[in-house]
Amino acid sequence: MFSERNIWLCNPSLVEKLFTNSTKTNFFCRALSTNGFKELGMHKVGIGFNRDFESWKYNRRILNYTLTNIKVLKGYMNAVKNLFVEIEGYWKDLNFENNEESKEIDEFVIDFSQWMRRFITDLALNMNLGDHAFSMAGYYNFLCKNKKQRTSEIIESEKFIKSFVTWVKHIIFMTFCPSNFIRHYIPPISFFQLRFQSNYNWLTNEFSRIIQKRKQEIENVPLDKLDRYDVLNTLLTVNKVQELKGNNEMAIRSMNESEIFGVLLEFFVAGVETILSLTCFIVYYVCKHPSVKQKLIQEIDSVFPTTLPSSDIITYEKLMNNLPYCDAIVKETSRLKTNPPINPRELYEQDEIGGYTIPKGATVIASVDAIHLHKDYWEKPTEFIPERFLSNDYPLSMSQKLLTFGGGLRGCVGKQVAMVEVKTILVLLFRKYDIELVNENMDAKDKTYLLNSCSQLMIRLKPRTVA
Ligand code: HEM
Repeated sequence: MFSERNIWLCNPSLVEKLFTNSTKTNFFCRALSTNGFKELGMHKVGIGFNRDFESWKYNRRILNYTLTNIKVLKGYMNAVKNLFVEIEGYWKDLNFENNEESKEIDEFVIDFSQWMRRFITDLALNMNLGDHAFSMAGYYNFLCKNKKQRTSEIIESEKFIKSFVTWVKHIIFMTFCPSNFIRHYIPPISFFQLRFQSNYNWLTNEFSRIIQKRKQEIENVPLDKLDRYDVLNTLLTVNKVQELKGNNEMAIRSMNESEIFGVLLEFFVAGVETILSLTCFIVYYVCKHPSVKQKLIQEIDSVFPTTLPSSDIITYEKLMNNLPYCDAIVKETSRLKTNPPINPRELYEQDEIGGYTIPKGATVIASVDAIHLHKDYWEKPTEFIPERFLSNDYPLSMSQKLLTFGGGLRGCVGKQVAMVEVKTILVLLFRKYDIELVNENMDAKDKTYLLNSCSQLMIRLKPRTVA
């Protein structure tokens, strides 16, 4: 079980072979527990776990279109703005509850990581399924001294989110326990298997219900009359999209229910913990470095003057094109806290790397963390210096050694979405509040099993004067 050969690559020029655009690559498949995924049929749906090239190609084409579609990206930005209004309402209420005599909010302390976990979860459900989610509402209720009655909507939403979290654990379970025999027949492991399987069945039924309902809602609506640009709507209407037809006038075939289910499930795995951790670590590093914070605020204020309300002034074009320092901060944080820290591929046919012959079936791991923190590729590699991304003065190009989103054929399909989400949150936050760490000497608590995730970040927010 633990006897397979692993080859670790810590040199950007060797890793390039894994991140190629060539469809002839021998490194197409991710090295993940094949048995567990096969059992669930996940090896031939979606894209992240998919091992079937033709099926992956079809899904990837649709997702490339969906997640770079300007209307969808603007949808993400607007959803962040709306959820920010909601989260501020909860912060305000909790603050009044704690300081009943004071009418004005002076400053308040929150565990940013816990709030962001709910924020990004609600955002993911909102944008992927077009449904309003209530995990922030549930957390607010949990923190309230005078507990309010939990509505059926909150209870339903919590059940759904809990089921997703169990699904992420299911994946980790399958990864660390690849043997079908052990998973099914050896107690107590087999009990976990039963629990995970029943959760998976429940989730499948819920998705089926949601997809069917939406299909009916949009069946007779022409594409240009759709008023919502979430991911589910886009996936359900791909057969009508002109751009996807290319030179071929034939309509692309519709996605079936299990294909949509596969894609949406993996979005939850790929797009929540990564964004949440990146946002928290950015806030942590920016607060730790007052001169960086000052420059960031200056840039944000100059692009989005505080005399105008954020709902009007924050536009997609300005957000993506006019914030070079903010971009540099995102890159520098993702270099220091890489997610995922490694990128494992399974070799399809015998190949050669760095002069060595590697046998078919071996696992080749790009140690992205090691490359991101190596002194041969970065000056003062462990220090937080966003300015390094504003200079072009490097012997090795940035795209060769900054591997945050992987690269080539299987590079991250949600890269643009990630940038829109993270930058919108940063702009809203730093435009409105002066933020400090509660304890300057404390590190952001992070735990690494598969990911660098931030489990606690206590910050103090003082409102700035903003329209
Ligand atoms: C800060 C946020 C994110 C980071 C750091 C990140 C990082 C990555 C990395 C390193 C890979 C593997 C690339 C490779 O093997 O070359 C990947 C793949 C992927 N990511 Fe992301 N990701 C992020 C956000 C997202 C979001 C928001 C989504 C979805 C909306 C997403 C969906 C995916 C999918 C589906 C794949 C598999 C692509 C394929 O196999 O073809 N990611 N991501």
